[in-house]
Amino acid sequence: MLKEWKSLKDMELILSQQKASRLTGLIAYFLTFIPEDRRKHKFWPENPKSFRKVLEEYTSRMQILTELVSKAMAKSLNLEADCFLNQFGERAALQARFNYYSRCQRPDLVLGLKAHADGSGYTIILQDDVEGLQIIKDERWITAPSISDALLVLMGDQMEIMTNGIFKSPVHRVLTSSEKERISVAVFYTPEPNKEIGPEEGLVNEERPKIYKKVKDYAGVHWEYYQQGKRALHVAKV
Ligand SMILES: O=C(O)CCC(=O)C(=O)O
Ligand SMILES: [Fe+2]
Repeated sequence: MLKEWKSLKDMELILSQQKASRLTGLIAYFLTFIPEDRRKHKFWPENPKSFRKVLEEYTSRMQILTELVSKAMAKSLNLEADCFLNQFGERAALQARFNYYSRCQRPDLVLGLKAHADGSGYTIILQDDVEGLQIIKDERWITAPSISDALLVLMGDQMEIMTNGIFKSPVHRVLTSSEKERISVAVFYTPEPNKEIGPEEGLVNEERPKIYKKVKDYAGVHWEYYQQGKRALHVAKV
């Protein structure tokens, strides 16, 4: 998938569409691929020829993966295996953001992607071998290792809500490099529109009261705040 994205991102069309964001050294390309009836095929690149086919394959693997990961997370918290999948709903979305960070002469001044938390349930990231993704922990930025062919699963705000704050949605950012360009594909797995999600009852007790309330269409609220460079999670706080 990274190979297809690499050969695509050189295309003049996309570069010109994205002039504004080139200032920050980032070119991003966003596609919804699940549910299938939400696909806007006219935006799906035709070149390289293999792009659509590889994206189809990547999609079906991501579907298998989200099922496995959602069940594994539930089991790790001693919950019913399907509980998160039920919250995500049958029409949960899978959306890909293809990121390209060009080389930058002043990495000390220019970020590839500003600090943010994802509004998804969780996000599955495929990176090339150039590091750059950083996650904040105890007020320090920690660089995520880039392991060839490994996928990185990053919690989004909605998993933090569903786990009543047990799994944290980390603030993260991407640095630029003066030596190497970097590419990544982030797949956002997000609960279906119009569906209420909230803390799993099994994770709420006297010692750990509910810290989040039920929310609906959180991704939209998150987007409003994101554009202003702010976090949105407080809107779900009890
Ligand atoms: O490029 C990356 O590794 C992370 C991208 C990211 O955080 C995002 O697209 O939300
Ligand atoms: Fe992100």
